[in-house]
Amino acid sequence: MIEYRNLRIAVLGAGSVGAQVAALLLQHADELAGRVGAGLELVGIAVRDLDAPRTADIPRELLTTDARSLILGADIVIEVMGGLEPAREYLELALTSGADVITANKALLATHGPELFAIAEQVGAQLYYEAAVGGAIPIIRPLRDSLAGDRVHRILGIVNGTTNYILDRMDQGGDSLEQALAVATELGYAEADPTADIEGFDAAQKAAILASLAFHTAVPVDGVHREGITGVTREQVAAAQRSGFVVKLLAVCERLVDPETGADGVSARVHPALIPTTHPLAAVHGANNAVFVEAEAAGSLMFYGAGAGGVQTASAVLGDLVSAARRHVVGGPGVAESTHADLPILPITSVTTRYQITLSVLDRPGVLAQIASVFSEHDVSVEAVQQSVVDPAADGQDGNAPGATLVIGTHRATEAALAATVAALADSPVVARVDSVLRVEGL
Ligand SMILES: NC(=O)C1=CN([C@@H]2O[C@H](COP(=O)(O)OP(=O)(O)OC[C@H]3O[C@@H](n4cnc5c(N)ncnc54)[C@H](O)[C@@H]3O)[C@@H](O)[C@H]2O)C=CC1
Ligand SMILES: N[C@@H](CC=O)C(=O)O
Ligand code: NA
Repeated sequence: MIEYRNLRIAVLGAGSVGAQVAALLLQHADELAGRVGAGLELVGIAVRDLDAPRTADIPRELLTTDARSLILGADIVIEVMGGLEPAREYLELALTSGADVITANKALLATHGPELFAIAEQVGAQLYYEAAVGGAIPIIRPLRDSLAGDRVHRILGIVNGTTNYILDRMDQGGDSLEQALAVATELGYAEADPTADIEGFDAAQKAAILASLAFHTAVPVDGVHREGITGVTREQVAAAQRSGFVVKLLAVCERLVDPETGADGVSARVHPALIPTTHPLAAVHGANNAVFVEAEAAGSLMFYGAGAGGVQTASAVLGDLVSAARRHVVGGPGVAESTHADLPILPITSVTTRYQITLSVLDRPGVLAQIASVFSEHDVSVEAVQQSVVDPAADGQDGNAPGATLVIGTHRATEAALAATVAALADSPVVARVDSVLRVEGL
């Protein structure tokens, strides 16, 4: 039996996610009230334009352009408008006026998270953000709660639906990057500015959030090494396929030993990477996301599902709403963020991984030996070499024309050693071109 008063819920933003949150909240109000032990009353939805088209049916009388008044009258504020300002200001206003806050805004958390968490802790409020990473996939709560008794060593994540959709289309020999991006935008996966997706900013924000939770350390977004997918070519994707790999935009968060000090540190990076087709992450298609977690006691875990999309993301927002509302009913302060470990954030040069390097070389005797010596001079150990003659007509006729392609796989090496090797290869008289350098993960 419900005895607690109705809780007043305000939604900020009625775009892809917000319109679905409002519609589901209205549609399932009774069921959600049963789970919470109190009614959840949607008191208003802040929008910029009262007449803009919506992706779901929401009563016009709930729309308002006065976000501040709406916030001041709410018990729980759901922010799904995106951007840094006024989202930050609104959430600060909500927290300081005694409301709990739910947000899907990873850009905001990765930039202003520490100050917002500090305010939440000070006032005893909750700040929930399950939708901010992996959309519908439960990953924030598993890292924060379920794995809080374990020691996470590494996270490999496909955390951006738009780029996974694009790379998947390229892998299947389909659309160009531009065509696939247009479809991802139409389907509501892409950010308002899709540069955030294709240049890896969105994935870097999510990597910062995941690394902070996994390693109990505040990892700022500018501590995340970032490379997007605009340099990935159809040729690279096709070549990866031929050698048993797929290209994915990966977020890699690791606990490492600092080579300088020997002390523990953490690293977070986002870049295109080769993954063997046998790895579970290789089977993540379309706009789906997956987060592969390696923990000391639990071993390997994979969290998989819809990483983007309005209605799917609304599921995570409503899950947070039920949790926040339950605490209102039972009372007590919110759970604070744990950053007690405070590990140093290591630069990309401290990372070790494997690489696949593709070179166009002269096809004449002694070339392979010269290239091998460049690797050994820089302490990078070669694991495998594949050679193909690209222009048999050039063979033996013009010793200076690029006549062969070499695909070289390395054992683990540091980024610093790899960068020096690639620079030396580019300068070598027997190398016509460095065609591609990709990191290999998941082996
Ligand atoms: N679309 C998706 O698949 C996912 C989105 N997110 C995050 O959810 C948030 C919302 O994303 P979408 O719904 O896709 O964006 P959207 O661009 O479709 O919707 C945002 C809405 O908020 C409104 N808005 C912006 N500033 C406002 C203001 N000052 N006052 C009132 N309304 C304002 C906009 O007019 C727009 O209608 C973003 O932070 C995004 O990163 C998170 C996971 C998945
Ligand atoms: N633009 C994002 C939306 C979800 O966070 C993506 O494509 O993953
Ligand atoms: Na999630």
